[in-house]
Amino acid sequence: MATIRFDVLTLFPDMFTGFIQNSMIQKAHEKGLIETRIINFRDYAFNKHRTVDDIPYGGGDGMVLKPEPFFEAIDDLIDPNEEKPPVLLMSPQGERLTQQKVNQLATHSRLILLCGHYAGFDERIHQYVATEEISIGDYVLTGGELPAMIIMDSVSRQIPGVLGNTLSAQNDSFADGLLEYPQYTRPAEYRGYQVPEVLLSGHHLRIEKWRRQESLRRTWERRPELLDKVTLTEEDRIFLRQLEDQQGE
Ligand SMILES: Nc1nonc1C(=O)N[C@@H]1CC[C@H](O)C1
Repeated sequence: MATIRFDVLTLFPDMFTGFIQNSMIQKAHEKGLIETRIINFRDYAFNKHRTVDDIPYGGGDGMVLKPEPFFEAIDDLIDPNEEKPPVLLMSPQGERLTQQKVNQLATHSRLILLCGHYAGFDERIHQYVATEEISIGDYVLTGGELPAMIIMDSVSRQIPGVLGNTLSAQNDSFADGLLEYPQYTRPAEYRGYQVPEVLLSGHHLRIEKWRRQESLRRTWERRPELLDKVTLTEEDRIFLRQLEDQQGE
């Protein structure tokens, strides 16, 4: 029994082949931790020419995705006697995807993802098929497939056992609300560029302190607004005040 199943409705199933065959997702499949079903919603367009889009009522540019294929597909995918799983519509108008949202999505056993194209979806799909809308950012893409893969990738990382070292998901950027500390690996010196001494010291408490301070520094420098949402210790506050004082000098 997979821990989570992704059902994806798309016009371009082949876009997902390479993604699903990448290292992490494929291994998670093999371990039975995740399951994916990539469905072409054109298979649910039962009109004569199997059309899935049409011109917008009221005129205007672009084509709009018709409601029928999505309603038919969802009827086929969801047992009316079962609790309806989240049906996520990928759209720039949606809730911005954050790590917190990813973590919440990862608690479900099944997610259905709707990938649009063209000018978007008939409003009735938003209203009566989707349970929520997700945006991966304030820019417009040609389709919802990449946003769907971003959701599948980021949610899969949160499934226990998917990442080789479960700790790394906890230490990720945003895991504690801060940006991740700088990472180094061998060699200790390369072209005169040294790895910070503390990381070579084997002194775990000092390393932990250095990493926390570097997370705070990086967040303060690059995404200060995140600091308002983070639980800070008194030691954190003292360090941040030192950064402020140094900046003022
Ligand atoms: N940004 C985004 N976050 O999620 N989805 C998008 C996005 O641009 N979608 C496109 C809009 C028209 C077409 O339907 C696909």
